[in-house]
Amino acid sequence: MKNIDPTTTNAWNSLKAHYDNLKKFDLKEAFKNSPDRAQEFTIEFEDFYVDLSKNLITPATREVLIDLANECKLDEAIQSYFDGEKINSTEGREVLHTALRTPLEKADSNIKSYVKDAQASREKMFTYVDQVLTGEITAANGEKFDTIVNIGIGGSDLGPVMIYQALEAYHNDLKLHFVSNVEGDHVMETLKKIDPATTLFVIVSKSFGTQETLTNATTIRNWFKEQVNEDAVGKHFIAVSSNVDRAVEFGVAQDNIFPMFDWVGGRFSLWSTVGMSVALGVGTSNFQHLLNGAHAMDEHFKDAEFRDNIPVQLALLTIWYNNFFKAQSEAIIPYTQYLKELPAYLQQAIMESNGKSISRDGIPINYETGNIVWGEPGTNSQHAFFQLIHQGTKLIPAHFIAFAKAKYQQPDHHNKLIANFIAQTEALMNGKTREEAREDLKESGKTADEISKLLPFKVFPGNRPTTTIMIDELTPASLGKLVAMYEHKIFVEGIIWNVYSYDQWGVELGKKLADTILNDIETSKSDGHDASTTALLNKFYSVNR
Ligand SMILES: O=P(O)(O)OC[C@H]1O[C@](O)(CO)[C@@H](O)[C@@H]1O
Repeated sequence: MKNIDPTTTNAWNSLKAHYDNLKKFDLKEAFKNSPDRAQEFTIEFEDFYVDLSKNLITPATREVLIDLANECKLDEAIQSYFDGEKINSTEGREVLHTALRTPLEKADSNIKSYVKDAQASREKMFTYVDQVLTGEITAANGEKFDTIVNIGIGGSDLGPVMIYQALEAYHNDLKLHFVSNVEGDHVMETLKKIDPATTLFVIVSKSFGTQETLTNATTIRNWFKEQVNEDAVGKHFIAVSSNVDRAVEFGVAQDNIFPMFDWVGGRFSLWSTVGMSVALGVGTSNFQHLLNGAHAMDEHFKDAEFRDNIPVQLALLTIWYNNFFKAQSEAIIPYTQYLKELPAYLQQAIMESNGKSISRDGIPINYETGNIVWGEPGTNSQHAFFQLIHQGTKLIPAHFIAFAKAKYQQPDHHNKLIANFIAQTEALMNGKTREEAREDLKESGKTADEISKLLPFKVFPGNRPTTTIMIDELTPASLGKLVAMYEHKIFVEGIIWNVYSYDQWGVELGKKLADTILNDIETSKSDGHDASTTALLNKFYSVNR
């Protein structure tokens, strides 16, 4: 993989010039002048319809962005990624979450051993899940498990939470809870809802060294011993980890440890045994469909020309807005409650990956990298933050995601939902001119005086870019494709920004800082810090005295 500063490429300079020329670009005009624009900028792949046409681009923009990808040797990088080269250089690891969903018969020779290991660990997980679901494996009292508590944080929580929520229509009878925060109140509120005698606890931690997870697992285990008994722990606590020794040390029976691999990053691990709780909650067949969908997107990403490649085009658009329009953020608006956890999941996946300011050559970067992502489902978000997207001073490119077919037959609801989904992208593009706003006010019976006072507030600038992703239906397979699409988008951005996307040293520092303060709190110490920190510690002591 070559380290190329993108700002030194010819394409970067061309994009700067192109951006200057495009300042007067008007989306509405672009559609009028080019009847094929919608078609020209839409990519269809299986059940995905990705409409890029409401973006601030011309065919020339796309060509120069592709030149940028070529000059940054994206094709070679994709090869290295799928070939299992150690592209996570600062940790000396491969980045092979794609191997978790590659069928063995399709695996190239250089990744065959990884795919075999992935298959073996998946088989162990599937066997266990099937046995729990059929009642072959039971709680210590011989009853079937009816509740699962997933104990993990970050990638060991956000992915499973998001997928489980997204697949609500596929849930079986098991009740799932997720405990992540180290907050004791969060733990206690969950324990209030469950019967320990029929609950299976899944401790998920790649490192088995994360403060939050180990604290929560210890508290829950102690509570369980009091509620049931010590001997039952072995049947009720299982672990997913790449650190088997630590899991054993914690007291999990060797047979109940489901290995994951250090060649899969935490935030990309939901496809592995980290998906244990999801597999329990939706069954192994749905879990397999999720993997199959992700694999289909892997193949698309690996094989499609950059011009027709969904993750590549999405990433190039992000770079276009981030680096040339100086847009700081990107909104993710799923028009479905099923995907309400998607923005939070993507915040970790995207911001932990590309929130970097040192290049792959180890020197500070002088251009913008990872953007901020945020969002909430529509239509709720229309009644919350859309005002800022429509009329604020910031440019917020937005992804609109919806499923054409609903899970239940409620056409009145679904028609309204989709009408809003489409209408918002149209409104963001068209805005409202002074003349249109004046006409509206006249029609509503306002006087000339009222019209002149209200008019400035009723004008919408429009020309706000959106990408529309319409998928036929939410299924485990289409969900797998959607998540893999974002994973590959992250990869492309990292390659072009010339950063290492697969480490997270900033988060590691945060963990150490908390340890120092914890030590102070445990010994009631407050000196040795800045005045603000000392005062905060003293305030905390005074309330808890
Ligand atoms: O699975 P683990 O090792 O407990 O780590 C949890 C999370 O902590 C991080 O290392 C940092 O937040 C994430 O990358 C990871 O997903």
